[in-house]
Amino acid sequence: MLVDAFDREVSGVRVSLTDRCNFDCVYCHNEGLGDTRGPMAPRDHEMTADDVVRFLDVAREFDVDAVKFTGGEPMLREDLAEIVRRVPDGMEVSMTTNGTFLPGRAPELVDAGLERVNVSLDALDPEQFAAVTQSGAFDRVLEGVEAALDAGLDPVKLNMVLLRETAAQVPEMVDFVADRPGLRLQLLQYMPELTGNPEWAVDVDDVHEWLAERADRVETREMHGRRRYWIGGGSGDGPADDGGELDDETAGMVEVVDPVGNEDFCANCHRVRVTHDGKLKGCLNRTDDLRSMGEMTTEEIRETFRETVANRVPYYGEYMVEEDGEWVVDEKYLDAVPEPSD
Ligand SMILES: Nc1nc2c(ncn2[C@@H]2O[C@H](COP(=O)(O)OP(=O)(O)OP(=O)(O)O)[C@@H](O)[C@H]2O)c(=O)[nH]1
Ligand SMILES: C[S@@+](CC[C@H](N)C(=O)[O-])C[C@H]1O[C@@H](n2cnc3c(N)ncnc32)[C@H](O)[C@@H]1O
Ligand code: SF4
Ligand code: SF4
Repeated sequence: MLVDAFDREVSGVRVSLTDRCNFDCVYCHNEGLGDTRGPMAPRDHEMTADDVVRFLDVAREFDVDAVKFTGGEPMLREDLAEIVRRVPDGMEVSMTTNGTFLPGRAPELVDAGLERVNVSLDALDPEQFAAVTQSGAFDRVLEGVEAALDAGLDPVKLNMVLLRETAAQVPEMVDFVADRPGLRLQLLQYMPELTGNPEWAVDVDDVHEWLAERADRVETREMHGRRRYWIGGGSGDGPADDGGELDDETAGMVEVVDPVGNEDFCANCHRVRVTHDGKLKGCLNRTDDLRSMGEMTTEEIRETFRETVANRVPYYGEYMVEEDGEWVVDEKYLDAVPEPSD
C-alpha cells in the first residue's frame, strides 16, 4: 500500500464519474471542482469506462481496497453497471447518489457488484428539500431509498448536510432512521471552503452534544476519526448503558462527518480522488494539486498515482495553519504544485 509523507496509507479511491447533475443543490462542492453542469451537457471530456477500469486496476496493484463512485450525479452515466461489473476483485464498491435514478436501476447495480449506497436527503419536508436541492424530486428520492433497500443495499446511509435552514429537521431525521432497520444517517458538516457562505453552517459541537445525550453507545471510526452514535435498539433489561445489549440490527446509527478545521480528521484521511476528466487529486479541498493522468496508459496512471500520494498533505494542520485564530495557507505550499496542463 502506498503511504504518504505523513504516514497515511492510501486505502480508498473516490472516482467522480461525471460533473453533470440533475439537481442544483445550493451548497454543492462537486467534489472540489466548482459548479456541476446540466444533465444533458456534452460528455466528451468524461473518462470512458475503459479509463476508469484501467485506473482501478492500478489502484488495486497498490492494494487500494475500496472505491466510491460519486460526481456530479454518478447515475447519469448509462455505463455505470458496466463500470461496477468491471471493478477488480478485492475492492469494496460503493456509490454516493442523489437517489433519483435508483428506482428501476438498483437491482442491476447490485447484480453488477455494488455493495453499498449513500443517498443524499437534506430534509424530510418536501418544501425545504426543494429549496435546498433546487429540484422537486423529493418523492422520487424516497422511492430511490426504498429501491436501494429492496435491492439489498442495506445499510443505506442518508447524507444530510447540516445547514441553518434545515437543522431543525435533525431530530425527525434521527427518528426516521432509528425506526427503520436498514437505514443510517450521516450528518455532514457544511463545508464552506470551496463554496463560501460560512454563515450557513451550524455549530457541529452542539450537534455532537445533542446526539451524545440521546445515544446508547458512541464509537469512533478509524477513518477520519469520525464519531458514530447508536440510538435505540436496546434489548434485555434496558438501554445498553444500563447493562442491556445493544442490537445493531434495530438501533439507529448516526455518523457525524465534521472535517472543517479538524486536524484529526485530516490526519486520518486515507483517500485519493479522481476527477471526471482523469486527474488525480490528493485532497478534496484543494484545486492546486490536480495531476493529469494524460492519455491514461497504465504506466502514466501508475506514475501519477505515486506522485499524488508522495505529495499528499493533511489539509488542516499542515497545508492550512492557524494564525491568530484564522486558517491560512502555509507559505511553503504557496507555489508547491503547478497547475497541470490538460
Ligand atoms: N473534507 C473532507 N470531507 C469529506 C471526506 N470524505 C467525505 N467527506 C464529506 O462527507 C461527504 C459525504 O461523503 P460520501 O461520499 O457519502 O462518503 P463517505 O461518508 O465519506 O464514505 P463511506 O462512509 O465510506 O460511505 C462528502 O461529500 C464530504 O462533504 C474527506 O476526505 N475530506
Ligand atoms: C457532491 S455529491 C455527489 C454525489 C451525488 N450527486 C449526491 O448528491 O449524493 C456528494 C456528497 O457531497 C455532499 N456535499 C456537497 N457539497 C457539500 C458541502 N459544501 N458541504 C458538505 N457536504 C457537501 C452532498 O450532500 C453529497 O452527499
Ligand atoms: S445532487 Fe450531488 S452533485 Fe448534484 S448538486 Fe446536489 S450535491 Fe451536487
Ligand atoms: S486532507 Fe482533510 S480536507 Fe483533505 S481530503 Fe483529507 S480529510 Fe478532507
